[in-house]
Amino acid sequence: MSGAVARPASLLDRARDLHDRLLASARFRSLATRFPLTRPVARRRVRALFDLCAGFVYSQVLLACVRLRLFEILRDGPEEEGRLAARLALPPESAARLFAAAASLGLLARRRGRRWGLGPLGAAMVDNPGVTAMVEHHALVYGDLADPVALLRRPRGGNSLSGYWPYAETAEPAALRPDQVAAYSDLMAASQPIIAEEVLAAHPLRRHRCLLDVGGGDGSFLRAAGMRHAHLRLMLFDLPAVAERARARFAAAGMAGRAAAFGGDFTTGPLPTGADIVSLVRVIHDHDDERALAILRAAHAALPPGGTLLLAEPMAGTPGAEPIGEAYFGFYLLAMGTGRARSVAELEALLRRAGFTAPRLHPTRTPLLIRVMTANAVVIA
Ligand SMILES: C[S@@+](CC[C@H](N)C(=O)[O-])C[C@H]1O[C@@H](n2cnc3c(N)ncnc32)[C@H](O)[C@@H]1O
Repeated sequence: MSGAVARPASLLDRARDLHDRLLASARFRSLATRFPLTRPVARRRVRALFDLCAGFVYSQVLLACVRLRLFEILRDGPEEEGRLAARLALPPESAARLFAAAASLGLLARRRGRRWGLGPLGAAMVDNPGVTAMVEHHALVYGDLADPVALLRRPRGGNSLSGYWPYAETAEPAALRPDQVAAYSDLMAASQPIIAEEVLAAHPLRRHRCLLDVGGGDGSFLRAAGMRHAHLRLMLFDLPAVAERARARFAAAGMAGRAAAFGGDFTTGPLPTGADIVSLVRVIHDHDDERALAILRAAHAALPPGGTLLLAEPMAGTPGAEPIGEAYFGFYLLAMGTGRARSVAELEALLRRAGFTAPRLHPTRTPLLIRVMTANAVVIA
């Protein structure tokens, strides 16, 4: 039994209860669709519910388009239906079914003369390796979510996703081999350009001199930061096998002279010092509170007094994007075995517990993808 004391329902709560009871009545729903004034609302609700039921089908239409490289084929212009079906090696009826389905979802658009071109969402998939890689990755995610009740009931971990992100479950992440970190590092690198653009626009680094990116993957974020700010020194910390990949990428980009990569475990060992700003991009949401706090404390210890912490990740309760934090990341990270998307208030509380002050949210262009907070290191007495 929880220790919470039940409070009497407010007027608003009682109005909501009545509203829920009405909606839960099949008779009321039927009346609402018949009555002209309530019909538009009733229709919108039916549509929203249908979309929830059909979400998996819609994403499989997208997966078919990605696997058939349909968006790349159409990037140079519309194509006649029969020729397109032949290029995809699909029977004409199946191809027509796919094209119509994709058009209904905004992925393709019907053109004159039985031709098909890109729809607005299909056009957004062109030259977008990050989303394309995520679409493929979701085959794994949906496997783990096939029985959601079993997922909720069993102890955390032991799923395909925890194997894909092996640091989530292992007691010795620093011992992970190069082949165990390759797939997730590539997936992260594919989506990093858009993330880096958002983060660097939200908190420009021109007044900083040295950036340490903790959990920095193959260094894609640092390379983007370094290209924008020629004066900036760059340091990366990640698991040894991942840091090795970053080192090779820095060398290939001609940045070896100004970028150093360090390998280790950020939950146990100290981080390199010397930076006046430490970034954690898409890192904290991977970890439960205790480990998240250990990482933030390590970042604090690595910074000089007054140094800046930059935390960037998708957050729970983002206005207009609630299902992304709560439903998508909620269930994704459940299957992965650790972590959760946190609200701004929860992150603020963690930052303060780790010794940071003045936590602040910076507006980003696409908050549903990434939000950015900064805080300052203070001396702990
Ligand atoms: C979700 S990825 C984010 C990578 C990168 N920051 C980005 O946004 O593309 C999390 C990163 O944290 C690293 N990581 C996880 N556990 C770690 C640990 N215990 N010590 C050091 N790095 C770790 C992973 O290797 C991975 O590169």
